[in-house]
Amino acid sequence: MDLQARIFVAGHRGLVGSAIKRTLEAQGFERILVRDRGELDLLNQEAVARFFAQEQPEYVFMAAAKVGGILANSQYPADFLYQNLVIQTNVIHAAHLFGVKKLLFLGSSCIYPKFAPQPIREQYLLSGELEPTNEPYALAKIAGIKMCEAYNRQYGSNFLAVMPTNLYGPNDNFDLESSHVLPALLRKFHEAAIHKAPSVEVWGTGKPKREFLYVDDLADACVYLMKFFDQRDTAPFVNIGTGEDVEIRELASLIKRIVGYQGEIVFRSDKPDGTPRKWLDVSRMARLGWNASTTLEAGIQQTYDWYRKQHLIVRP
Ligand SMILES: NC(=O)C1=CN([C@@H]2O[C@H](COP(=O)(O)OP(=O)(O)OC[C@H]3O[C@@H](n4cnc5c(N)ncnc54)[C@H](OP(=O)(O)O)[C@@H]3O)[C@@H](O)[C@H]2O)C=CC1
Ligand SMILES: C[C@H]1O[C@H](OP(=O)(O)OP(=O)(O)OC[C@H]2O[C@@H](n3cnc4c(=O)[nH]c(N)nc43)[C@H](O)[C@@H]2O)[C@@H](O)[C@@H](O)C1=O
Repeated sequence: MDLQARIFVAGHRGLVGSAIKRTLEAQGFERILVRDRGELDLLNQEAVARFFAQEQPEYVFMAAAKVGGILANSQYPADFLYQNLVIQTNVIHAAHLFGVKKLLFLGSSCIYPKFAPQPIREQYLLSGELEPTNEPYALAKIAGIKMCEAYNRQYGSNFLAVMPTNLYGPNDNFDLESSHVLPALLRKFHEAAIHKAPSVEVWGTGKPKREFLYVDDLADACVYLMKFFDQRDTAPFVNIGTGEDVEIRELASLIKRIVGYQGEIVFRSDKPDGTPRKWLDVSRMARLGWNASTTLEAGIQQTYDWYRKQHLIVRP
């Protein structure tokens, strides 16, 4: 991938797409193609094909998707299934039709069975039942992985797929209804500190474990794979994570300390826990020469600094 390559970052305003764009810019790539949803609705097959015909991207980072936390996934199963299937189908098929040299598809660790052995190896895909709260999203992602594999096999395409663990960082979604746990807790503790609220609610029992990867590390991994590997090296896809997970109650305590909140934590056990654990085996990625570098504490601190700057908020 030379510095003049035409690179389409789909979803460049989101958490992952914005980090990939930042990383490419920092590395000197000059021809990064972006379109926001108003300019190019990726649900529209014709518009996607027209865009590829006009712009002729050589590389595609597929970071556009319908994404949300445990509540949004449970409330809008049809949207998660339909939008993800259509968006990824349109982009992957257009990449094939218009001769894209390499495409990187973003999957997710939720593709693995709810009770997969831990740590989760890539080969555990389709070895058991999925977690019901995000089954529609996971099915769409599995279809995306299989689509990449099928195009590679039938047409000799060079489509990579990565399975990141739970992500966080600048440009995350901080909406309390639709966000993931980490941005939700940052906001909840921050607002509780400002308003001197006596307690903060954390959903579920606090016992599930999650692995959190800072999004700039993920972007670094994606660009690294795009530059140096092809689907034969990573086949059929690769996990990306830190190799360490924490209980939600530990995460809550850490965020409470970083924000400087003094009140209590209340666990709402009437809310869903979701998958008990999804700790990724990241040895395949390590063998490819890449490891995460940002600690959870440093990543949360950087995300919190970004959040306060965005909202022009001084420390509570
Ligand atoms: N966040 C996480 O913890 C994880 C994410 N991933 C994967 O990473 C990828 C990116 O996720 P993330 O960055 O968190 O998600 P975000 O919601 O932050 O970003 C998604 C992006 O996709 C765009 N988009 C959605 N629908 C359309 C559409 N119809 N047309 C054009 N653009 C569209 C959004 O545009 P707009 O700004 O207009 O809404 C947004 O820019 C996804 O594939 C996700 O599954 C994988 C594991 C964990
Ligand atoms: C990335 C991944 O993300 C999702 O799966 P998830 O990991 O279950 O997502 P989550 O971040 O929303 O929750 C993690 C844990 O945290 C608990 N929790 C506590 N308090 C809050 C809270 O305030 N908000 C949220 N959202 N969760 C909370 C919550 O109850 C759960 O036990 C899927 O979208 C899936 O499709 C996917 O790909």
